[in-house]
Amino acid sequence: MTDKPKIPAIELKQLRFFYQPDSWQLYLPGLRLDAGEHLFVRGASGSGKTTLLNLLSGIARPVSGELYINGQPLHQLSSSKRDTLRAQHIGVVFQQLNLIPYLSVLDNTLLSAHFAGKHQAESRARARELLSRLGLPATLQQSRASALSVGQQQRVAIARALLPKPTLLIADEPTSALDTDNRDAFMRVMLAEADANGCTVIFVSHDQSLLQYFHRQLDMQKLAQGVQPC
Ligand SMILES: Nc1ncnc2c1ncn2[C@@H]1O[C@H](COP(=O)(O)OP(=O)(O)OP(=O)(O)O)[C@@H](O)[C@H]1O
Repeated sequence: MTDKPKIPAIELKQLRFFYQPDSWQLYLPGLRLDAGEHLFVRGASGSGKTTLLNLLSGIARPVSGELYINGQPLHQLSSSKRDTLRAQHIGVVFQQLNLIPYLSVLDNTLLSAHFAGKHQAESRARARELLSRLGLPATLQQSRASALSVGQQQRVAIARALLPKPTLLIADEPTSALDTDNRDAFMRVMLAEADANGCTVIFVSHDQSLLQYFHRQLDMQKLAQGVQPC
């Protein structure tokens, strides 16, 4: 008996994207990542890291080529189907964090579970626990998001992304405002959660010291030449 071939967490083929036809273009010959892998993405400013994350999370749609997430053809899905796939399977931490300023830390965290259709009471207990592990104690969990420092907001954003146990976690410079201790705690919680749930991680950062936490690394300029992560 032969084993069934494993479905990659991410597979892209001859992917092309531009914002306007006559401006900057991204062309990626190919990339394949197995489920549970943790990938560190680096590259010069403007090389297309955020654009790649927007494509992988279905926020942007390729102009041509193929893009599969857990075997689902993202390039063929409508905008609303991509939104559903993202809500149910993909955790995203944007550079801008996108917290709702007038909601509490806890309610901001719970939003992802709400959109993923998860049970609210269980999610609330898990959200409190995740926030505590990230160094945001119970008193702070009731504060409005607008009252937090950027570093505290980054920790809320990762808690929100992890809460529904996504199969893919995508994070764009999520530790840029953290001091060393909080940054290390952030990395430990994020990767322990990812490992516990078999979650694939794509993490963009300019901070080379974080490379030690990842299985593989990827340079955007090299990826555009067809070189695979190492
Ligand atoms: N909404 C947009 N409309 C038009 N061009 C854009 C848009 N967003 C990004 N670009 C352009 O696309 C290119 C890639 O940008 P992107 O943000 O993906 O790079 P990056 O590698 O993430 O950069 P950084 O490290 O500075 O965050 C840049 O030339 C940028 O000017």
